[in-house]
Amino acid sequence: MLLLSATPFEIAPTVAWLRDRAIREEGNVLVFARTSVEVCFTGVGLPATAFALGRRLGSGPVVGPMVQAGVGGALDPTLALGEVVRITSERFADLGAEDPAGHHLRLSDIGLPPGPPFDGEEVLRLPPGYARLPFRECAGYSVNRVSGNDQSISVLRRRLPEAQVESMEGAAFFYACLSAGLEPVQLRAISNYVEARNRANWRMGEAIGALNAALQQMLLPFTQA
Ligand SMILES: O=C(O)c1cccc(C(=O)CC[C@H]2O[C@@H](n3cnc4c(=O)[nH]cnc43)[C@H](O)[C@@H]2O)c1
Repeated sequence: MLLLSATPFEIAPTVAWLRDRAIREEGNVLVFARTSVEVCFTGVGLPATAFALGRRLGSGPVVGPMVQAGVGGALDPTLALGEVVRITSERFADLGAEDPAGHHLRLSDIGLPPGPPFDGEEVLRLPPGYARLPFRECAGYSVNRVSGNDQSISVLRRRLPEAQVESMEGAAFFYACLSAGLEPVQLRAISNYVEARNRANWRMGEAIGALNAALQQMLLPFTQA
């Protein structure tokens, strides 16, 4: 398994928990009786994630699932702060062009349809028959700049009515996994709502606690003999 996070901070409790249970460590790989868990911190954002994954997948095969874990912002108000969700689709929210009126044009609108692993709507989707996990399934979207302005958030809601969870890395993870024929498992714990920027409303501690509890529940069978 390859376990990825943008920052060490987001999955530190799980890395400590895995290290306590591992038979041995080989660099960033924790070895268990039946499997191993390779831990990789990609850095924050789409370019850093794309580079880290390109380098890792180019250097040799990954044994077992690809898991990306982190916090995220909820555009969907029915999501609770601290809720852990699985992202089942992703898109690069601002990939394309802007017209003179400020409207977004997709790649296909400007004669550059991206092709697989994107679908015709320029969405990156899990393949049919993917493994079900005990988390609410949500549509993700990824940005380079965290949304924090009421007007741009309204535009985003109108343009992407299905979008539920915002992150800064998810689409790069989906793109790399799907391009390599691997199933992406992306877990996000909701740390904040996508709203006019107000850092005081963020519940980072709660989200990280919930994320790590969920991760450990999911990883427990991998650590057992
Ligand atoms: O202080 C800020 O404005 C700020 C903005 C985004 C993230 C942070 C972090 O400290 C965490 C980095 C991590 O968080 C993900 N994240 C969490 N909420 C959102 C969001 O509403 N929109 C986009 N990304 C979000 C992101 O994937 C980063 O890796 C601080």
